[in-house]
Amino acid sequence: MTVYKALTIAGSDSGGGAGIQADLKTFQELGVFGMSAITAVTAQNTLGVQGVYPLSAEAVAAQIESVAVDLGVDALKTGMLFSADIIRTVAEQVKKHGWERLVVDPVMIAKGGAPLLQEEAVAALKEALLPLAFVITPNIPEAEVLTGIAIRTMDDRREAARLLHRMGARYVVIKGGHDDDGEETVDLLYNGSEFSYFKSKRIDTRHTHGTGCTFAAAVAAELAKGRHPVDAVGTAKSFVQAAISHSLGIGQGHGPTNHWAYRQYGE
Ligand SMILES: Nc1ncnc2c1ncn2[C@@H]1O[C@H](COP(=O)(O)OP(=O)(O)O)[C@@H](O)[C@H]1O
Ligand SMILES: Cc1ncc(COP(=O)(O)OP(=O)(O)O)c(N)n1
Repeated sequence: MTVYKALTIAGSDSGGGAGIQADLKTFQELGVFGMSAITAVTAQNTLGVQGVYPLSAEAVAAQIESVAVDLGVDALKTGMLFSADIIRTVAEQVKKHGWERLVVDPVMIAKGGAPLLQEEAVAALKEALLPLAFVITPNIPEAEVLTGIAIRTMDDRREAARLLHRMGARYVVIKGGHDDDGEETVDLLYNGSEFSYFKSKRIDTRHTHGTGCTFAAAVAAELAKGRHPVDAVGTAKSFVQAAISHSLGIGQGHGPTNHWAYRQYGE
């Protein structure tokens, strides 16, 4: 039996809906062995983020190194990276180990508004990590920060995707969860020459905590199996749609999605 292995480099969400916890659940559900390097511990629940406790860049490098020298990595994803120091360390590790199937989810702010990336770290993200990304998965506000383009229309999104590709990402996905016009959510994918659109019915719910992490982790899991990025994004869209459709209704605020829904109910 071939065991496919994926590494997540991200923050811990004590509430279990986002971050490392969402990533490992998603890897497991998609039949991939999950490994982790934790960048920060957050005290977090469905009501918001109560505390952020970053680890040192050295501690992050040590975790990545331990995984790399023994288990091996078929694909990896980054989530909350918090500081420029951690970003540069992660970029060095990716280059050192020659990892190509890297999904960069440029996490900046939690849904409740808590910052998960220091403002001064955006430049490091653009310079050091973005050029290494096989797939980058910003939401609309993150794409605006990375490109400086105000995104109001699909044309704006296409322009931002072209720019992110020129900045070095091989495949650019600009997710549509924050575009709440219309009945559908549309995720746009650009491969440097053409655009694809992944559409699903917009679900009217407040239980969307961790959708971005879950989506990027599903892309990484599928890439770990050797799938083409376009197919990986298609599966990720279906996975997250099932997870939102069958959300669990737990917690008093923005609840988590249901990571076993795709396996249990299908798309
Ligand atoms: N209300 C919704 N109904 C259906 N899909 C959604 C909804 N909100 C987000 N999604 C999907 O969840 C994924 C994450 O989207 P988005 O909310 O843009 O990212 P983030 O969680 O990083 O802010 C995307 O695939 C998006 O299409
Ligand atoms: C530890 C941690 N990492 C990432 C996030 C953001 O996750 P995301 O999937 O973008 O979900 P929301 O915060 O938008 O619900 C997080 N909250 N915590």
